Formats: sequence, C-alpha cells, structure tokens
Amino acid sequence: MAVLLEVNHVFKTYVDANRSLTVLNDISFTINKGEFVCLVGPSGSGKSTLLRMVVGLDRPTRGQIFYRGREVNGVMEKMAMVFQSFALLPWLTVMENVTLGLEAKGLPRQERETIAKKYIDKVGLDGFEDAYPRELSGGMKQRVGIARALTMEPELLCMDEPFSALDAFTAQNLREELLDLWLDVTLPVKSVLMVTHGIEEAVFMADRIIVLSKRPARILADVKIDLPRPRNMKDEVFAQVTDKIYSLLF
Ligand SMILES: Nc1ncnc2c1ncn2[C@@H]1O[C@H](COP(=O)(O)OP(=O)(O)OP(=O)(O)O)[C@@H](O)[C@H]1O
Repeated sequence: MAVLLEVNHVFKTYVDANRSLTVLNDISFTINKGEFVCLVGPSGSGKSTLLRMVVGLDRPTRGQIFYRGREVNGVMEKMAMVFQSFALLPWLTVMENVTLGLEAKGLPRQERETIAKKYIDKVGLDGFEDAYPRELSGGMKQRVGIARALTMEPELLCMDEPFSALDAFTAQNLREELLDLWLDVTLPVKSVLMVTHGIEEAVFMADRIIVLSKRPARILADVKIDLPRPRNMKDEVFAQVTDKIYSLLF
C-alpha cells in the first residue's frame, strides 16, 4: 500500500526565556493512501502541535516528517488543514473565504471562482456564495472551512477537532458528510488525519486510531478499527471498541 505520510522519531520541545516544555517524545507512524486516521489523547498532549508540524506550519525539534518521501519543510501541496475555530475572515464573503488559498497560489479570478464553486456545491453551500460568516450557522461556517481546504485539492486532509465547536446534531451530520467526501472518488482527498477529543467520534470515523499518552506524548497504541461502515454508535461492538480505547487512556 502506498505510504503518503511518514512521521519519523519526532520530538518537539517549546523553549522560551524561562522554561522548556517537551510536548512530543519520539513519535513515529505512517499513513497509507486511503486511510482515515484519528489522533486522540489527553488535553495538552500535543495533538495540535503534531498536526501543525504535519502540514508544515511548525517544525519538529528532532526527527523528520515526510510526505510521499519528501521532507515537509513549510506548507506543501497535497495537504490542507481544517481548523476547529473555522478560521474564516469575517469581512469576506463565503466565496472570498473559499478562494483565499487559490488567491495565494496566484490563480486568476475566473479560475479561482470556478474551482471554489465546485467545492462550495460539494459541501452543500450552493446559494450562499455572497453571504458573510456572521450570517451563517456554526455548521455552515465549518462547511466553508472544509470547502476552502478542498480547493487545495489535497490528498491528505488534516483536521484539528473540526466538529467540537458544533452542536451534537450538526456535528453528526457533518461527520457523515465528511465520510462521504472521503469516499467520493471524484475528489482528490485520499486520506484523512483528524485530531479529536471524542473517542466515540474517532471510533465512528477512523480506520485506525493513534492513542497518545499525556505530555510528553508517546504513542500508547495504534488501534485498527475493523467495524463495517456505515457504523452505528448504538451497536454493542461499537461500545466494546470504544471501551477499549477509553481503557488505554484512563
Ligand atoms: N507555540 C507554543 N509555545 C509554547 N508552548 C506551546 C505552544 N503551542 C502549544 N504549546 C503548549 O504545548 C502543549 C501541547 O499543546 P497542543 O495544543 O499541541 O495540545 P493538544 O493535545 O492539541 O491539546 P488540546 O486537546 O487541549 O487541544 C500545551 O501545554 C501548550 O500550552
């Protein structure tokens, strides 16, 4: 199976004038083409730090991260990020927010808007192109965040707690839609790496769950989730798998 991402003995220590804080302690794993991988762990264990390094927004103190064999050093093509806080610019419309990354790439306006429209439609925001973020619900704002990431046509979509700011009903709808997007063969997204606090969410979505220890984080387990899809959170086996992950953490 093709390896997309390789995280190789990564350490991260934050150093400032008064202290040094080791957050990640020798993290290694790979993500294959086609996999949906969730990263879970206690608060402050360095999950967001790891994700930021994967997409090139930060650098390991030691160790290396490779994307298709090329070392990640700065933001790379083929990867895009969706943030918990949506990260929308309030003074821009949906269309303008979605085209931001394409603008940074220097694409002409017409082309930007054609690509953006495709993904605005894919996430169900057709008709909201001229709306401003303040006019949107939380779920719609995150749809904008997802559409913006998709315009980068990533193979690996990285997501940092993308549903945790949403109400339960909206979050579940978006989880199911995200799985549809991941399985949609017309889209470039092949694999997903998602950080989450929710063990149930991870078991619902992932092929594999990587469990981190408390800080400085090591990998406690890399658990394959073999449940058939679509998964049902009310199933007995679902509860058993969820309990197994909880027991690793608590
Ligand atoms: N730029 C930074 N400078 C110094 N310390 C930082 C920086 N970014 C994060 N940290 C610290 O590193 C630790 C890990 O943070 P991180 O956000 O990666 O954890 P997390 O597992 O994603 O947490 P949570 O689940 O609460 O979101 C925290 O103690 C945080 O305060």
